[in-house]
Amino acid sequence: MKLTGIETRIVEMPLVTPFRTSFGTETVRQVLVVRAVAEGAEGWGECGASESPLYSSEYTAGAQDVLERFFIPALRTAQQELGDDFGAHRVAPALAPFKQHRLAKSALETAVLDAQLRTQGVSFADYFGAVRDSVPCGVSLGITDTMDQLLNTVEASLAAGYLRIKLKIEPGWDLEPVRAVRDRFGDIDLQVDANAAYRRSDARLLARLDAFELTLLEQPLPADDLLGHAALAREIATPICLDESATSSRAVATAVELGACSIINIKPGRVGGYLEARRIHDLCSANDIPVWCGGMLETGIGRAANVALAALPGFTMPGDTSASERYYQTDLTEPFRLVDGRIAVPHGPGLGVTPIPEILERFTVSRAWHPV
Ligand SMILES: O=C(O)CCC(=O)N[C@@H](C(=O)O)c1ccccc1
Repeated sequence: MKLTGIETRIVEMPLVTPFRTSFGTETVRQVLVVRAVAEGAEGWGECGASESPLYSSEYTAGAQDVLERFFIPALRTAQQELGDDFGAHRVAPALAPFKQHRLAKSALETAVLDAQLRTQGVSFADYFGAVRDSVPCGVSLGITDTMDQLLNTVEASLAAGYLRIKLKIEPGWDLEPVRAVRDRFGDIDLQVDANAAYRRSDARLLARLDAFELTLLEQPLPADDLLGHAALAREIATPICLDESATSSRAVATAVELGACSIINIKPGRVGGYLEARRIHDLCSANDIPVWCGGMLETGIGRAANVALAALPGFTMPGDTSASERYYQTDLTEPFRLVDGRIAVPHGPGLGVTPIPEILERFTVSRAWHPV
């Protein structure tokens, strides 16, 4: 493939409701959108970073800067050196000298991969080896001001057909909301996500969650406390799932070998892209570790890629691939809709969806073009 240029664009999309987690509250999603222009097609990617570095060290303006200052020039050099051998599989090696910035790397690799697959007429689903035409969907529910608000949101989510409920928890908002949801809705598929808000000293408190037979407890401790997660896994019955800790296939292998988790949330952006996400899927499948696809409030661009990934055989649990309307009144692409608790896997070339130009323009706050 021959890349001719990369466009970086910041869009700001209002969320239908504020999304509150243990690390902050978002009301507007500021998204870095990357467009890779190649001879014969253009591809799209989006960066999962938020406006502030609260989930990870990355943030939107920083991702745009590192792309423009380092990653796009490195891509230009790689294409000059590789010529016709250049392709999406060359992006990660070209960016490897630059440390971290995985969310930014993922956005660029995804855009190049999308352009490549569109020129080849191959869908993400076929490229990655999808085995399903639709995927089961869960929903992630933020922390609410009152218990009634939470219960109403759970009720609406179940009525909408979601097959799994994920509750955000934090110290002071954990046992009570879980107990209230269990009391009201019985044995639904229920899990919690702490976003690293607890410490090893909270083990006795977290063990009290066992009474509610949750599907999993996601990232209770800080991302770098693998030994703490391993100790906690020996003390509680609820399966531990990692998110922030699972930054690469190597990190996942270490966590699994240490007994720090028994389930992995695969977020392609967090691990540097869909190619690494596929490697983690394969690693977990080989070790009988169930995986599900996490979300980062993606627009239809990232949502399309996530739904395709979630159709791989090892994705045996409903993920955060919710319908577009969960977060956006108007999505950048044709909206993803929940039908009987599932979302159809796009089957067109590349992502199978494309941003709608007038909607993209409506939400765009800045853009820049970089010849390659
Ligand atoms: O459904 C979704 O896309 C959101 C799922 C979700 O809760 N994502 C959280 C998380 O902590 O996993 C998140 C959102 C935005 C950015 C980072 C993380």
